[in-house]
Amino acid sequence: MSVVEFVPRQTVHELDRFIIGQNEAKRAVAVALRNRWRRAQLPEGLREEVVPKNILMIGPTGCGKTEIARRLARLANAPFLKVEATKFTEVGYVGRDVDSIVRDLVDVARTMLREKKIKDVQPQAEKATEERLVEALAGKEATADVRVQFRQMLRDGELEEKEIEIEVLSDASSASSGGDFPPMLPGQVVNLGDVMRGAMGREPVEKKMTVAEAREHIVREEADQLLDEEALSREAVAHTEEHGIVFLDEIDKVCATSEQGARTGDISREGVQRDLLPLIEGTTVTTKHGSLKTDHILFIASGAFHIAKPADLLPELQGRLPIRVELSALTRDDLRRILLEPEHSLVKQYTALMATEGVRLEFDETAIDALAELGADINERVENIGARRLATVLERLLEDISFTASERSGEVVRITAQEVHEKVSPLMQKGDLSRFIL
Ligand SMILES: Nc1ncnc2c1ncn2[C@@H]1O[C@H](COP(=O)(O)OP(=O)(O)OP(=O)(O)O)[C@@H](O)[C@H]1O
Repeated sequence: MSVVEFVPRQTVHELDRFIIGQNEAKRAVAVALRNRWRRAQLPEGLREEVVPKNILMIGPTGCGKTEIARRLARLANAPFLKVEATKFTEVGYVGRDVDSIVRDLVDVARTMLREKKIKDVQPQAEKATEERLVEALAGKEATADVRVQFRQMLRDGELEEKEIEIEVLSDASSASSGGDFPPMLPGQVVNLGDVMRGAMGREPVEKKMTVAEAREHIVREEADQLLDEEALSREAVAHTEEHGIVFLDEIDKVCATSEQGARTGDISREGVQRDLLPLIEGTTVTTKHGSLKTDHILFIASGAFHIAKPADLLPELQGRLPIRVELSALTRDDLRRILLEPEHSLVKQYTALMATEGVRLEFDETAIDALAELGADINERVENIGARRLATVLERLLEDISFTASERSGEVVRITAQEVHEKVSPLMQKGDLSRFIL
């Protein structure tokens, strides 16, 4: 899969389209991305020696940590996975479960590659589909003339509702997701040939359906047949090894601070760090698509570090997360900009949604100011959940309009500061209740 090769300044510029502020973090991920390209330019021996400079993002919840990592991955066409480190402290957890991170990541890569390949073979699949539809409509014995006529009618969309009997493979949809396979046991070896036969060994069945439905089925089937599943698996592994990005959230929650450790004797959290370590240091994990080396996967760990400090992480883990960036809590002005500036900001999303109903939603500048002010205020008084607060506040504000928009086509609805105060402020006065509704 082609990978976009941005220089750091371009990466930051692209991230600026979606994320307000947090410059230091943007610069760090931009450099990490460029380092991958730099490494690829090196002679082979040296290339293997260069390990990724993994990043530790420190900042309160909802301030853009995940968003930066996710956008970076999307920008770079890199397979991306977000995992909460605390997931591995749950009851029933066994050490090797952390390998599932890599298995899930390679699944993401395979799905990405598959979608891309499906698009590539689409024209070929559509052509073959047309032939099969013509045959189903005209019959096997039809003359060339008759076939031409049917083909024309098909292309003109005149036969979409016509029912035909057609042979399709049973349950084509499960094959496109690669099928469902039980989780692997450590050390288990999977024969790829068996896997593919399992996915492909579907029975042909005669089914009656409209031309439109049949087309959907057949295109998928034809596209499936044009894909080389084994090559796809190999490519997914290679793509993950070179370009995978794992976002490890809540890493601070698997630190036992020295006080806590002494008090609770909590070794399970430290155990999670020990289990994660080989993945970050570089190990080989068996996946259903083949063995995968984790040495060059980029890990971005993140946490608020309110109680535990980065120095409470295992020293080996600290060493593997050499780049530290702090993200700042969002101010009132940040919230205002977040409402307005990002390419798909919440205000733009709501406006577009209402436009589908023919309602024109307009926000006064003072309304935006009031929303940001309220958001910052509630964050301070109730709990700081960062930009996520804007979603709850806006939802409250626009609840009525959302409900009635379908009956108000043609109207222009103007949102003013006064309305913001009327609809949202009273909820703030409700003491503890505001925790549940805002
Ligand atoms: N600086 C920002 N600019 C634009 N949008 C932001 C910013 N910070 C947060 N958001 C928005 O707020 C939501 C939550 O942000 P995000 O998922 O990045 O939080 P986080 O910092 O990773 O927190 P957590 O550690 O709790 O996951 C996202 O929808 C994101 O788009």
